[in-house]
Amino acid sequence: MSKARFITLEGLDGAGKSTHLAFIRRYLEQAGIDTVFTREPGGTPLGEKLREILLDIDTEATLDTETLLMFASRQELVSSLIRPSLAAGRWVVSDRFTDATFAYQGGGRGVPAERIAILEQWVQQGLQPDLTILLDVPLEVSQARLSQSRLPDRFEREREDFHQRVRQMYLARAQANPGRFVVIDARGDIDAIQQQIAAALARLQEA
Ligand SMILES: Nc1ncnc2c1ncn2[C@@H]1O[C@H](COP(=O)(O)OP(=O)(O)O)[C@@H](O)[C@H]1O
Ligand SMILES: Cc1cn([C@H]2C[C@H](O)[C@@H](COP(=O)(O)OP(=O)(O)O)O2)c(=O)[nH]c1=O
Repeated sequence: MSKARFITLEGLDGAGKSTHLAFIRRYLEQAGIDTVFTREPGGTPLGEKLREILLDIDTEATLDTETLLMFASRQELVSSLIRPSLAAGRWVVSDRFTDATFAYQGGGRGVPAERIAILEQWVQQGLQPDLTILLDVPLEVSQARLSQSRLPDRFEREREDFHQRVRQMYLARAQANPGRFVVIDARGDIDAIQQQIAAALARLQEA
């Protein structure tokens, strides 16, 4: 029995996270791995309330307040779900985690990375994902997908240059952390993308 693993899924809105999460769920289920699925912001009763506030287009918050609320949700998730699950031998898969704060609040909004890193240390105390799957698509692709699906939330309605900076920050973080990240070109054929995800999961099982 391999040790419990912590996996995060990242990417621009519309990159395909929900689509591929369903695949990850099936894969781990078939592999007989007991897994907890969660999301950020959210994943706990308090976190889901904070999510509502953070995604509400009528919310006005300064950059630091927005960042602190992301980490408040994360603190609750780490201490009440992620750590206990991993300690009990269950794998954890989170739809977004701290890389999203570096990308959206850091890259997108301009909060200095050093400030985010202080909160990361405060909340995570060294806890990091074992694997981060970054679904990378150019903005034209993510925007075209989103426009067909739903009403934009407070982040999705940001301007194009915001999302370009988010994407660049994700790619920069992947480059800086090659041992943890797998970057997947998420433009094309869904089966081909899922083969790459399956390969990353298989490597993690063997590690
Ligand atoms: N590789 C792909 N090719 C074509 N359409 C896709 C692909 N991946 C996702 N989609 C579609 O794009 C839309 C957004 O995908 P979704 O999984 O909801 O993205 P996210 O959760 O990252 O916002 C959905 O309608 C989905 O069916
Ligand atoms: C976790 C996290 C999310 N976000 C943003 C990115 C997304 O636009 C939004 C969460 O939405 P998302 O996870 O994409 O949910 P859905 O697929 O239902 O739209 O929150 C941040 O800005 N910072 C963070 O730290």
